Amino acid sequence: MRRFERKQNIFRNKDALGESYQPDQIEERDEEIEEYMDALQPVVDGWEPNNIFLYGNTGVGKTAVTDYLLDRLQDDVADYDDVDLSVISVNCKTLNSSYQVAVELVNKLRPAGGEISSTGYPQQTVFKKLYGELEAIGGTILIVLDEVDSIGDRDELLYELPRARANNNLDSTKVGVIGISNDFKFRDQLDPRVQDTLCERELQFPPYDAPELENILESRAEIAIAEGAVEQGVLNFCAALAARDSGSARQALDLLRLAGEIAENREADLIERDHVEAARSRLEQERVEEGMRELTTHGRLALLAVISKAAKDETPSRTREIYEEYTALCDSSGTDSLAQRSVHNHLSDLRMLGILSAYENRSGSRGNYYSYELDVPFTSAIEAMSDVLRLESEIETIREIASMNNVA
Ligand SMILES: Nc1ncnc2c1ncn2[C@@H]1O[C@H](COP(=O)(O)OP(=O)(O)OP(=O)(O)O)[C@@H](O)[C@H]1O
Repeated sequence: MRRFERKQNIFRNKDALGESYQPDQIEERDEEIEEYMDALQPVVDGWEPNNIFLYGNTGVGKTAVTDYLLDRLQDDVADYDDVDLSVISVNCKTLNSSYQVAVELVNKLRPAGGEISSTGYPQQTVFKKLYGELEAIGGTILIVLDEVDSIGDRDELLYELPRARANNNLDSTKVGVIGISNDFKFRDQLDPRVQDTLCERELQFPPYDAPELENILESRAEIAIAEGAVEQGVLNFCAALAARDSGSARQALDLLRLAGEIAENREADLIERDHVEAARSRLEQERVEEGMRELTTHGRLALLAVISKAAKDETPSRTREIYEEYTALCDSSGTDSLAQRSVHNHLSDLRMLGILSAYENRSGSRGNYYSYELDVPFTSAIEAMSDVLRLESEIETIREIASMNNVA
């Protein structure tokens, strides 16, 4: 067995490309920062804070900009004796009601040992406890609710918190809520009264384009990667790939980090385009596998049917043709097949997951029909399939057909 040896020729500080790293500098968000600062101004002036709602796709800097600005705000208000600011942040991802979020807030504010249980109280009792804690802190309190859409339609807290002073639940404490979401539908689904208050100031974060992503990558690479360890054009390539797909800085950073790890494992002295290609296909495969883990056996078989069509170079393929392929796969795996309509639903789900793309075709008097093709590289899809489906010989045959047809 080989020994563990330190490898440090590629990375200087790999953590700076990781999720938990908080950048000292925010690139390419000057306009959003200006608007955000305006929305936070009442805090500095000693008035009641605005409630702010931030939305935009995943990885576009909503959390990074919020953390950065709230740190700044806390530093800057320290100059004013009459402003006493506290910030409480909660990620609501695993909390899917107002009740659970309120319990989490209470427990964050209470000293260790004083936490309350997450079940068993009437909702208003938990809200009262929360008001008690907020009142005990006093001053101005900003409550950041990241991934606030997880709260779903049980959104009473979002109605109550901003009105707590008006309703005499708080006396001296001034509370502002900052809600962050990447679910565009969430805002519209909110009770109109909640919309009015929570969305007092709305900030939208658009996806990044390629030059913006390249700047973000450059400033992060300076900290994370050893001098001279990135080949010319590599950052530009990572940025272009992420811009084309999602416009997410997270995706661009992940790509660079993984490319660096691959370069390191191959004992290369610098990160090259090939390493980025390999990183891209590995990340894509992970995304497909993640999507597939959620699928039922029939969802997987429906996907394998499309993969098989792709191997024959017959995609985009109509639902009826995919269905024939699917029933054949069911037969060989000894699984009872579903009706065509159910398979069609599975294909739509796969489209929602970004694994397939669909086209609607018009066919005159017979109405419209859909055809599907893979929206991920063939190799990623088949690799991921061989990890989750026990159909070795069928998968091997599909691989052979693909290689005969030069499908990759
Ligand atoms: N403008 C920027 N400058 C520097 N780093 C950035 C910028 N935007 C995003 N990042 C980095 O990209 C990663 C993802 O950003 P962030 O977590 O803020 O996205 P988000 O919009 O909150 O996404 P999600 O909705 O998935 O939580 C983080 O590592 C963050 O530091």
